[in-house]
Amino acid sequence: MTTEPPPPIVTTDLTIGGMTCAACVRRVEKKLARLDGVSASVNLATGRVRVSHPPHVRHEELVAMVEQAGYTAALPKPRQDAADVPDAAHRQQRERLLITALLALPVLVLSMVPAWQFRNWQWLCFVLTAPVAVWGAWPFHVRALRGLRHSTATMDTLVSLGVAASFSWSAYALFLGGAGGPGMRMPFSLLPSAPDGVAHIYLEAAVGVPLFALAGRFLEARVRHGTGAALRSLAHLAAKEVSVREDGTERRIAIEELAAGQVFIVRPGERVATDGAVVEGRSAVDLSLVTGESEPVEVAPGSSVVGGAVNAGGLLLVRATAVGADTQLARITRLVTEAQAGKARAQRLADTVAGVFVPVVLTLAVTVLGFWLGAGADPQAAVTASVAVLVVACPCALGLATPTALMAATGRGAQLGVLVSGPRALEALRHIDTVVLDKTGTLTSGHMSVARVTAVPGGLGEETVLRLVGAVERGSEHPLGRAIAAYAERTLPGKPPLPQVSDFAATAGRGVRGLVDDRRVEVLAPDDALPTELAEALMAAETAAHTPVVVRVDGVTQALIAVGDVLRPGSYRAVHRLRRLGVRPVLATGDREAPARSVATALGIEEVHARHTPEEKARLVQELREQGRHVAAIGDGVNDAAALAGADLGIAMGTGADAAIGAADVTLVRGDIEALVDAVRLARRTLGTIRANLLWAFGYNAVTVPLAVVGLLNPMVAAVAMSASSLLVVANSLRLRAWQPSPARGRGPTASRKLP
Ligand SMILES: Nc1ncnc2c1ncn2[C@@H]1O[C@H](COP(=O)(O)OP(=O)(O)OP(=O)(O)O)[C@@H](O)[C@H]1O
Repeated sequence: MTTEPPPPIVTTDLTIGGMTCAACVRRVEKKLARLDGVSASVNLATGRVRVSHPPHVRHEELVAMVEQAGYTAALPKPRQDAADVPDAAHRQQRERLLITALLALPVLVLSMVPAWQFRNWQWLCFVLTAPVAVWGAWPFHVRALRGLRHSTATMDTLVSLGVAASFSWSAYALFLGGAGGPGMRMPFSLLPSAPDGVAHIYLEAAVGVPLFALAGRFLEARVRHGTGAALRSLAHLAAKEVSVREDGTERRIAIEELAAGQVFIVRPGERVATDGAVVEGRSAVDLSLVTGESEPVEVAPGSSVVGGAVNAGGLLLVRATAVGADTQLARITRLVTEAQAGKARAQRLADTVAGVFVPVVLTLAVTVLGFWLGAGADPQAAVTASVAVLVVACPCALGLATPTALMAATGRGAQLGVLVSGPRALEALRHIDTVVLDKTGTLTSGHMSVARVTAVPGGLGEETVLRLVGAVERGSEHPLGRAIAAYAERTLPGKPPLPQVSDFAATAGRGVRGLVDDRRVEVLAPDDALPTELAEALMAAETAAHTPVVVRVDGVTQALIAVGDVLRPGSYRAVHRLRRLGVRPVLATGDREAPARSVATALGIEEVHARHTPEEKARLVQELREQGRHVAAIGDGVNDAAALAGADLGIAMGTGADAAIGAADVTLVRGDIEALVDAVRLARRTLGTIRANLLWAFGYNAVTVPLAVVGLLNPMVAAVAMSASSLLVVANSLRLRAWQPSPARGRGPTASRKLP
């Protein structure tokens, strides 16, 4: 029997127009899911939907489905980031809000202060209210009608109905109910009341509801806009044109034409056009806009530079190593965008609740009206109660609770050099109680240097060995390899270039080998069978906490190289601060016991696992998880990728290998592990904010809806309460944008120190 392989699934992002609340989210998702094999996840905050679908489902079908649900849909424009709010729409929104506020304020004041109610004041209020109820609330009416055509009710339906009901009732009261008489005063109170025998006017509700709903929307857009600004500023860092040097002549070309391998020129003060390696010139480059690194970095031939960095000093010639979507800048931008497209579990809950909520509220409003009329109550009281229910129950706050907090937090994280891949990672980050730390390149700087080379007497000799080793290690991206290659290039007398290597192979966690000048060269961790001289050198290296590697040529051990490293500034503080947050540090390294212990002692880490292969590191993570711990693994190298992928949360050093970054949920852009402490604290704060927001939003409805049902809530008060609740939620989330990491970061008793 043969089984068909499952069809491949592709993802498409669409920008959706017209969504306003959690009920819309549910509607769009449900509609798309009706297509065979399609699932969708909407992010209200970014106004986008990510659709997973079989390749045969065309974009047009997806768009048509969304349009049937009453919204607009389009493929995102190239380079338009997820958080982009079109400026024109933003301006229009602000104008509508301002004019509505100008018209509404006198109405609100006159309605609430009976002492200022002059002769015929109610007619002035009516004239001011009419444009607000129609034009001010227009976006809500349009969306409510659109929903109605597809027999759906959203938050807009509630706002639109609330405005329409309070305005028409007021019109009735003024023209037919006796409220229009000259000199008529209306007392204002929390409870609905009116002078005997006169119908009450609710113009304050008719202006208050749209005013506050517009204000909520406007603020929400501001949050999006603010987070989008961080992304836009990254995008602006990308150069548009670049000067290339070909056959000794210089030519300016569009950045899109630049190919990897071409040499381009970076003049002082210019931005580096794309990632590359310096081939000529010395200078300092300023990376602060790309990675937040504040100190300029010295570069010389051989150094790598990142696109977007500013050349602060001399003229540089750079060979492009990556262009377009492969550059670090593009990767960072993508990470932030992705982060905002995901959706947290908490958000799904809110969506589900809101999807049920709106129909329930509508039914309730109608039932309340029917019940009060049926019970023989004054129509005035019946309408009041029904309008109050409609207005007070708008679940705006519920829809805003999670996305606003997540957006503010991911944006803030990006500013602090912590790229979180999505809300799921943010949630995991909050929970971690154990962190498995890699040594080389994570706790230590990874800028290793050769401390001593000991050659076997009677062997090939130090110089020959170094030439062979240097040649092989040039192919390695491992900090050990880079240190040894650099050392060989620097120290060999006469300096003929290092020979070529063939059959190069690197085994993560073990070492490298290759064929140089027809000799088989291996560089790897020392085993126990060493010639006496090397055994002594090994002991010396262990005492000095250096990392030893042995060199074998054609199977014969020829030398031992001791390589030293320094702790990263900040490692000590990071480990201690993590511990204070209740996170247990565990050191797992491929290196030997002595250097591992030395680092652990210097940092106060008790649990050390040395000589761990990449598989053993991954297994350790697995075991810790099986013990019920929430494990984060942090590393920089290819040898860490498995552990990172297997942990509850993988954290990569932004300065590390691509394999590590690819396997990670969180990237520390600056390669500063103190940023992890900030990230954990920010995540905990964010989830706290979300929880407070949801609690508030649910609690508020739980209290106010029953009050409105029994007729104890003035629609005006209901409007204020509903909007205040949204504003509170947005304001609470916005506080995350001002969140500060601990002020002493990066300082303290931890200048970079030599080991041990
Ligand atoms: N390019 C290389 N050249 C020489 N030896 C290497 C190389 N790569 C790995 N090794 C040997 O394998 C050992 C384990 O390497 P691995 O990358 O797993 O750990 P590490 O980098 O020393 O420490 P950590 O796990 O903390 O990053 C190293 O200590 C070294 O002895």
